[in-house]
Amino acid sequence: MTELVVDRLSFARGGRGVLEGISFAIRGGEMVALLGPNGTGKTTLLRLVLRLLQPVSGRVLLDGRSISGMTRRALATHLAYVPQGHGVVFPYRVRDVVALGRLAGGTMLAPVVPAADREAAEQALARLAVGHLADRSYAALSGGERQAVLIARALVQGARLLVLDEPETGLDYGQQQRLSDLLRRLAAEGYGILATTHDPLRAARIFGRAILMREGRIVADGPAGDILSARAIADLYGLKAVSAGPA
Ligand SMILES: Nc1ncnc2c1ncn2[C@@H]1O[C@H](COP(=O)(O)OP(=O)(O)OP(=O)(O)O)[C@@H](O)[C@H]1O
Repeated sequence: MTELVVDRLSFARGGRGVLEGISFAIRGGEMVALLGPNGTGKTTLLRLVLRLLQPVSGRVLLDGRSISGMTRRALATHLAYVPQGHGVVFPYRVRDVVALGRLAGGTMLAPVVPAADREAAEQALARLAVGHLADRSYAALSGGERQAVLIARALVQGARLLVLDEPETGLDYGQQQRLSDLLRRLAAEGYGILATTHDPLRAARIFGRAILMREGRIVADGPAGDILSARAIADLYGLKAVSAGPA
């Protein structure tokens, strides 16, 4: 089982502290929401976990090994990043976008997608119930379809920990529900899930655990339904009150 450990991580930009003493661990099977006001350091934390930034101090461990010494390919077999679906738009067919996940951490793009990689891509799309999209152009998909395709791409990478950046942004209610069901299914299969979100009420219902951040520090970490009380949400976002409490 893959375990991610973030150990006393600190980060600064231009001499200004951005993250201070961040520690937590995530195991396979856990579904963790990362919440906090704009500018609090959530994306910076994800970028440190993905080794796209270097910490000032502290470490990130995957199955007990520091990521600082890992090859890109080794890192990619543990950890997959699912960016926002409305970000980069690939001018490729869906099956090729997914198959490219097999090259994550590699040093070159293969001119022709090998048959085994094509097969893995088909299986991942079928598993996420979007096999019918395989021959469509990725650029022509809806936001929810793109998220599913990007998750399929993460799965063919072989990674057991998925890091998602605001996966619900821009999705309508139905697509949000389908995405939640999908993430829950993956967690039940043993995948570890860490996702940033700006929707605490939804996080309280859907995620098993929440980590709340404010001004570069973790201020709460525990069962989402418990720690995302109306009072805690109001405090986190500097509100007098939250009009609708968690369902
Ligand atoms: N490339 C950059 N150069 C300089 N400062 C940056 C850069 N990226 C982020 N910051 C700053 O670092 C701090 C943390 O930003 P970060 O994007 O991690 O916050 P966030 O919690 O993800 O915010 P949001 O919810 O708005 O996405 C903020 O003060 C932000 O202005």
